[in-house]
Amino acid sequence: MSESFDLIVLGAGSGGLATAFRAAAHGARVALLEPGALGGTCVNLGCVPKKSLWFAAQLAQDQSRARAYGFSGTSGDFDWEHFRLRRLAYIDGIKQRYDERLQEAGVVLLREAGRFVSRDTIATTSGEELRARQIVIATGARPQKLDIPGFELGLISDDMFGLREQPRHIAIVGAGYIAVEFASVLRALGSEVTMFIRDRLLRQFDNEMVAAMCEHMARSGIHMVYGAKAKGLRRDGDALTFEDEMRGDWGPFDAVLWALGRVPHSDRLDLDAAGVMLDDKGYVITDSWQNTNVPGIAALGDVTSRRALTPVAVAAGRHLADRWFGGMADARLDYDDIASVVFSEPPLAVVGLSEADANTRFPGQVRVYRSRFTPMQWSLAGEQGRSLMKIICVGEDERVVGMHVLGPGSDEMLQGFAVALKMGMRKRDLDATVAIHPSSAEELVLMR
Ligand SMILES: Cc1cc2nc3c(=O)[nH]c(=O)nc-3n(C[C@H](O)[C@H](O)[C@H](O)COP(=O)(O)OP(=O)(O)OC[C@H]3O[C@@H](n4cnc5c(N)ncnc54)[C@H](O)[C@@H]3O)c2cc1C
Ligand SMILES: NC(=O)c1ccc[n+]([C@@H]2O[C@H](COP(=O)([O-])OP(=O)(O)OC[C@H]3O[C@@H](n4cnc5c(N)ncnc54)[C@H](O)[C@@H]3O)[C@@H](O)[C@H]2O)c1
Repeated sequence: MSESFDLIVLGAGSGGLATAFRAAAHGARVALLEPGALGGTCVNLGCVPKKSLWFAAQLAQDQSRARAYGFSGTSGDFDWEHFRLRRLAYIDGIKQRYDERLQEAGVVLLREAGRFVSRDTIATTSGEELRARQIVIATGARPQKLDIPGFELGLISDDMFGLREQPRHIAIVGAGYIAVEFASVLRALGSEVTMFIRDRLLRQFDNEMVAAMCEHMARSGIHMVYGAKAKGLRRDGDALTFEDEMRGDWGPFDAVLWALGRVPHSDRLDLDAAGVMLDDKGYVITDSWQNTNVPGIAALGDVTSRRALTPVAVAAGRHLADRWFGGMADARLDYDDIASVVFSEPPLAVVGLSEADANTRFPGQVRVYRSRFTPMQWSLAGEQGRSLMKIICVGEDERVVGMHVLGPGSDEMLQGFAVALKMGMRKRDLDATVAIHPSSAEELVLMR
């Protein structure tokens, strides 16, 4: 006999946990299946360990800035392994709290993978069967691999967090969020970094912002090779050679990171047994309410083709649980104008449209404001780098449809502006706001 629940959630990552907690708070009896670590990618192999390294990179930069300010003494070397253990202890604490909270909420946690037997029945790895009228697929994604010789000699992003030593000279293949973040952080911590970029950096981002980001990366000493096409990877002793189809061999490197995007975890779920449809890349097809084509089965987070960000998975899960179990018939996530930050050095924060996208959507109606300046804390240290801020407005009344900030503090700066943008802010609202001085953020209300 199979055990019955109101809701079965596959995956205890950002999206699955949020769905399970919210549904349980509404009184649903929930089973949550997770074969790996609680918290999924974000907590274990994504945002949290990545941001930890970014904080370390900030400290490394602050140490050299401190000398320019007049602090005496030499800065200490970075103990990579010490910090890995400290990070793990922090992450263990998060997972322990999740475990406790799930128990308190009465969610039944099964530390196993699930697969569909029919549209309302899930089988666990150990052969147990669970039934529910409603099922959520929140199984996330994994790093993309290439079928080329020697691929396995390189690392994927998951491996980066388990390294016992900091790479001395790393090649990073790819040019998305993950490639740029690791390149920046490792460079700030002292590694030599060479990036192999197929076409352009951060292709979803505003061209001008990306060009400014490239300037910072080049100035920091990151070597960028454009037009690269990976042919293979070769090991000679400790040295790795990256074989580029276009320009031959590059190296030696002591590590190579493949950062080529991610593929959805939809292939081991026996979705055919339930009739759930996938798109040609393997993402579960959903409508804007997270519904799949099968009534009672929803999907959210990285296993769908929406923005692959933790707060997106979390918000989608909460709205879905509110609708299914909280009586909120209209609850659903609005996918427009979602802010995000590339945790590079300096960070790049974005909400809304790029200039190019705005021109496509609103031809002839776009007005762009921009500000380029050297932030005070850099200037004081004699550094030349400049921040770039852009505000994209449309129409006679200059509705703000995009805000872009590259510079120190941008990671914390844009959240509040994202609220205002979503509320329909006009440029005149920024003009009517008195600046906080002296700050970098004040530029956003002072642009003419
Ligand atoms: C290096 C890196 C850095 C990132 N940094 C950021 C950042 O700074 N900010 C941000 O917003 N986003 C960031 N992301 C993206 C973010 O981590 C993801 O968008 C988010 O984790 C997606 O959540 P999810 O619940 O969809 O999937 P996941 O968190 O991946 O969780 C899916 C879970 O499902 C489990 N699972 C798989 N198959 C089954 C099965 N058959 N049965 C049961 N369970 C199963 C998996 O073990 C996993 O735990 C980063 C990602 C990476 C890789
Ligand atoms: N700070 C954040 O919020 C953050 C950080 C990391 C990841 N993420 C999320 O995770 C997602 C995945 O990140 P990602 O960096 O893996 O993917 P991505 O889609 O951002 O970038 C993938 C990169 O790989 C390149 N690429 C793909 N195939 C290639 C090939 N054969 N040869 C050379 N280059 C190739 C692409 O050109 C692109 O530059 C992101 O889209 C983002 O949503 C967010």
